[in-house]
Amino acid sequence: MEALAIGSAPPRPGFAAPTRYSHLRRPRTLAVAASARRLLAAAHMDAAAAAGGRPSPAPARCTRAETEPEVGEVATSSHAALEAEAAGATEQGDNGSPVADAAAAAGASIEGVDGIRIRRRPVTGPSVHYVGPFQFRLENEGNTPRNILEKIVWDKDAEVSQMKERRPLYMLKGALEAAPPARDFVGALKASYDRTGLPALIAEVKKASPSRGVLREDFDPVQIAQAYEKNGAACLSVLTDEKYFQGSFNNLEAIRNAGVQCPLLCKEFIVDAWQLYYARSKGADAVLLIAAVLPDLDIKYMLKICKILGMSALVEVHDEREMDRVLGIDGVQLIGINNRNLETFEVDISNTKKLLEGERGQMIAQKDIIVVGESGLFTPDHISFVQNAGVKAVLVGESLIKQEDPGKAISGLFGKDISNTGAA
Ligand SMILES: O=P(O)(O)OC[C@@H](O)[C@@H](O)c1c[nH]c2ccccc12
Repeated sequence: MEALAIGSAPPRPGFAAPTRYSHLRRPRTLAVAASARRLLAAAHMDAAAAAGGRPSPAPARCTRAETEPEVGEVATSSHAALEAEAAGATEQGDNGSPVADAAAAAGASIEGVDGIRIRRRPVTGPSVHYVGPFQFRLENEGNTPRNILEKIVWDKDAEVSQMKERRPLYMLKGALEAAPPARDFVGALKASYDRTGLPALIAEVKKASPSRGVLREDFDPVQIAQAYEKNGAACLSVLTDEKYFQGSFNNLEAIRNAGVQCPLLCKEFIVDAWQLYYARSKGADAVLLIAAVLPDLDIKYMLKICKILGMSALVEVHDEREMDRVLGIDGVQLIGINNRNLETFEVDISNTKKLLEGERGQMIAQKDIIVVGESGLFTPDHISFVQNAGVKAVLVGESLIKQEDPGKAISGLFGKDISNTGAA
């Protein structure tokens, strides 16, 4: 296909050899990019059909080559797709998500795709409008978020469109090349589990949350990260969402630059592939992909990009249906079971057990997937409960961050010292 040759042409003599991110160069002409997009849209339709999914309702405006079965091939042959994405990054409506792109092109929402309940963006028009001579206030239900997750995702979508406009993909190339190499997130979890015999700890650097408000006033992210590392955390999770969690990419970058060795998870609401590149450019070693937000095709596509960037992906589920979807996706190494329902904020740690019972647990063992128990873990009993359910790692924020000394709180949570020096 002609379009697939763009960006993967052999290097000409006298030109620097292509780097890992050479596909992210500035587009030459928009016309070229537009024709690449048209061809790639067709490729996407094939991919959807080949993947056994529904073909997209309409050709996507900017989709990617998804026909390649092997990631190694994607790394080269999807250069055109990425270049097209770079070129189209400033265009409205290109949201870096195969499914949402296609849905947007058809004027549809992704609600219902793969059983997803949340609507990824408002349907039409303003959320409130006024009618008649007396200006009656009318709420437009299609534009009123039904729960907090939907609200966060709508805001994130708008935020990312703006960020992409300011820094289209090709502009991230320099930062990507300058970023320290990605660390092995999954390897660090395995090593910690083997060393301690207890679930590996992903300790979360989290100032606030929509459900719990401000968790810690005196919040020094670097100091907290160093304390977590010193006291035995295998990996760290850093909230980067500003609006709802008071996090930031500066925190992520500062922790990486302060010499912390633990691999870092960028805790963000990913709705667009652009965010993966941005996270990596800020030093992330892993990202969170939430199954309640992303249809299967998006997860598959994003997993490929993560692999190209050397990052791990923690794919988060909350119920059986999401777990079954994720178990059907090849290449998932890490599944997080969130004990908190992001639509209602209810926390129930028995959710971890429920989702690991029976065949699901067997399949996870067969596939050598590491399960992370997430949220609501406060005591050694909670840790043993989720360990007995089958998790090999836990993600903990509140119960550590609220303590006067979040580092020392780790031995309280596990009932013993799990640091390198303390653990047997
Ligand atoms: O503070 P807790 O209850 O220990 O939870 C940590 C972590 O699981 C939680 O912050 C989390 C899990 N999944 C998320 C998705 C988005 C934002 C936050 C989260």
